[in-house]
Amino acid sequence: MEFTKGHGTGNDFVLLPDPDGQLDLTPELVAALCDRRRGIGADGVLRVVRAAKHPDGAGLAGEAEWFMDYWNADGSFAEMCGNGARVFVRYLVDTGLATPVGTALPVATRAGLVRALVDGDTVSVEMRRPQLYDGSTAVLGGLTLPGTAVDVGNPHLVCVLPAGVELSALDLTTAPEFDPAVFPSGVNVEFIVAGEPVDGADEHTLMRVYERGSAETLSCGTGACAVAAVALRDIARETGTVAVDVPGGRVTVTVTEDSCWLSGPAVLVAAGAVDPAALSKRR
Ligand SMILES: N[C@@H](CCC[C@H](N)C(=O)O)C(=O)O
Repeated sequence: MEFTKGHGTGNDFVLLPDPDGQLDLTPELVAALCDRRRGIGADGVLRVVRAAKHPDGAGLAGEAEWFMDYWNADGSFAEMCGNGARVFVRYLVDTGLATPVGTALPVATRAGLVRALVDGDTVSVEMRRPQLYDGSTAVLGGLTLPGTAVDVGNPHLVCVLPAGVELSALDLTTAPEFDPAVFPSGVNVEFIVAGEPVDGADEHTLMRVYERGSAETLSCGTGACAVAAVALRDIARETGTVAVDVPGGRVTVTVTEDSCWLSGPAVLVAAGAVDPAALSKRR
């Protein structure tokens, strides 16, 4: 089975080319591929499949040729992955499966159509505008942290750290607790503090994230979009640009009246072949 490995600000993915949807991709195989000791290692899997050839993409086949079939490292599905979409587009362009011709390239996802622009090393994707909901809380290391629920196609809880709590001191080796009545399908939890002013951005935020289905990652694109919407709300703005620093680098988020652009580097680093039978003998 052929694969390519890529990442966006350290949020890493195994890409599986499967244009005609013939791969028998199971949660077990995804988890085995993402295993960092016994497999290739990644935060998630991106199956590259024609929209018309996947049941979840077929409805958008008239608008996009390709469907991003995203899976978390534990073998669960997610509706959307912002960095995944940026790496997916890098793959389409670098392998010649798609040609960016000035206008944005459409890609089908479980959260609907996204559009992408490629400019050198930078890949930007336009997603839906984050929707802010009520407050909820996360509990981490005995600390109860208030946060804001945000829908970016997938669910997020953004918690601003109180004074005296260091972002770097958080122990994210275990999952934060959350209210299952608010997030019945689980949630990605972002922890944020304000950063120093950055040229060209209305706000600058530092973030760490514990992702549903993947644990702590070095970056989360949809998480950065959720964080940007909360940071703008907190300065009484509905739109604007936010620089979001994650452990793996920096992404830039521009929230407009009706959408949200996520920009940053996306790179392919390796390609090869993996034997699914060997992965199944993981003990
Ligand atoms: N890292 C991603 C988000 C991946 C999905 C998430 N773990 C979920 O279950 O919703 C991103 O860059 O957005």
